[in-house]
Amino acid sequence: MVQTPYILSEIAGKGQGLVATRPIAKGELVLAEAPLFTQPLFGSNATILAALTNLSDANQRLYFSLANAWMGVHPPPLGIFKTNALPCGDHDESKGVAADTGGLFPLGSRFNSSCEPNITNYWDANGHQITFWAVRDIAEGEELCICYGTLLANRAERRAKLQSYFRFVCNCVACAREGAALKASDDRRVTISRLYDEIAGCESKPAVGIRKVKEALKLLEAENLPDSYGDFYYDALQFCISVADVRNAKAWARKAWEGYCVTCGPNSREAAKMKTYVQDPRAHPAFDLLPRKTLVGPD
Ligand SMILES: C[S@@+](CC[C@H](N)C(=O)[O-])C[C@H]1O[C@@H](n2cnc3c(N)ncnc32)[C@H](O)[C@@H]1O
Repeated sequence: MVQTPYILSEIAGKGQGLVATRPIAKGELVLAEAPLFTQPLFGSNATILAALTNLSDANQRLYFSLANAWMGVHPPPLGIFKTNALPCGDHDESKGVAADTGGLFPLGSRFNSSCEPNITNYWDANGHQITFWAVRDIAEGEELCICYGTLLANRAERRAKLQSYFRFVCNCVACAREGAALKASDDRRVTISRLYDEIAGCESKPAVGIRKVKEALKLLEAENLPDSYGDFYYDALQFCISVADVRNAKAWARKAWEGYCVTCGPNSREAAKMKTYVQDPRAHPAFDLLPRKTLVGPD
């Protein structure tokens, strides 16, 4: 029998949460779970009630046992949905990508939030299930946390968002920093966010773009945020592709593939796409669009 690598426990100041019961290796699938139901992320109490009537009594009880951060503000069905819904689709607040559907999960909705998360949540559309992946090695006894909000913002902005959507003041390892350590962390995150925007505008300046990717990767490493690597590696891959630098494109494609295997799983469409470019960067529609040039590969 496969043993689940976590246990549901009381976590000081956070209600319940999931804690590792053994060491979990980077890239391991921690949990795959089907939703109790899905709804538009901004569903109403009426639509949620309608969905609840289709659930078994046991699942209705399970639904009403989940946390409710909106007690006294919204009716319980809506309050529980707002507190616990996870995106079922591409979603990354740091990059302005928002899923329009949310799902409620018996265990998945119990993960608390951290701005230095050790797992990611990825919606597996083919399997109609949510999957959670370890983005770094996790020790026995560590709490397993996803990120509910945005990673690439300073603490004040991150906390404000979490407070307005989930009604708690985040005091994760990143938010608990003070003084010079907090300032350095804030600066790094704001810089990565700026670099992300600038990289998007470097289509015709691939050498500049790849330099910015490398700068962002160093800052992500310093912030212990490996879950964003895949996207930056993919940007670097596209710069190399545009100037027909096949050798470096393959090296970046391999990094992007490894990154997406860790954050989305080896069977994800993201990982599958990168695999095609590892084999043949020429398959990319932007191949050889700019004057040929040799750029740089990953460190
Ligand atoms: C989706 S639920 C998570 C599971 C919940 N702790 C429980 O007991 O079922 C979201 C709620 O958990 C709490 N929470 C999550 N992350 C937290 C954190 N970093 N600090 C404090 N509370 C947190 C907040 O009350 C939030 O509204």
